[in-house]
Amino acid sequence: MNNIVLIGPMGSGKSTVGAVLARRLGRPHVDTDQFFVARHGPIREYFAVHGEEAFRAAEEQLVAELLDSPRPSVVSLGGGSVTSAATRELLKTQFVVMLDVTEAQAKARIGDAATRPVLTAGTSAPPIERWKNIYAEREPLYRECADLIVSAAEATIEDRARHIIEAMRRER
Ligand SMILES: Nc1ncnc2c1ncn2[C@@H]1O[C@H](COP(=O)(O)OP(=O)(O)OP(=O)(O)O)[C@@H](O)[C@H]1O
Ligand SMILES: O=C(O)C1=C[C@@H](O)[C@@H](O)[C@H](O)C1
Ligand SMILES: [Mg+2]
Repeated sequence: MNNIVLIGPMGSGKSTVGAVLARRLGRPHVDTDQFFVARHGPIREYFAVHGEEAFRAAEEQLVAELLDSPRPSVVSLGGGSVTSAATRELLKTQFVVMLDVTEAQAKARIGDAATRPVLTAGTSAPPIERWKNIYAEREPLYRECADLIVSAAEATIEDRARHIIEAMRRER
């Protein structure tokens, strides 16, 4: 059995829904951003010192290692992981779930975006402005990779986890 991999924009709930889903399924939860921080230190500092390109290369390497897990897990990917062609190729062998989110939901959830340097570096504009542009760029990639898309209307974290479990059971 493959991993369940959660993708989607910043603030869509990959980390929170992933934790609930893993608990319900009795699977390990792997959050690639957390592993990144454990290995390389805070993402904001990594961006400041090494730049985004180096971050993407390190992220791609880490994601490949984590998807190759010995136990089927729930894996929450960083929001930008799908920009890697190598990662998109690996996702073809996984059960991939896109969590969608409206602009208003994202705005409420990202707050001041303190840990999300892609939203704040080099701009004084509100983080949601960058979020909108990034989402527009990446939406086709999220959709292309997804086996299941959970719409923004599945409002609560529990609803979203339940929806994913039901869809997975139908697929089997
Ligand atoms: N369905 C939901 N309803 C209400 N709040 C939510 C929901 N999903 C997530 N949240 C809240 O939104 C915030 C962002 O969620 P989360 O960190 O899980 O997003 P993410 O997709 O992992 O983002 P990132 O790509 O930046 O890691 C958290 O504070 C979380 O509790
Ligand atoms: O969408 C992005 O580009 C990012 C999302 C986060 O999950 C982190 O992986 C990092 O802050 C970059
Ligand atoms: Mg997250």
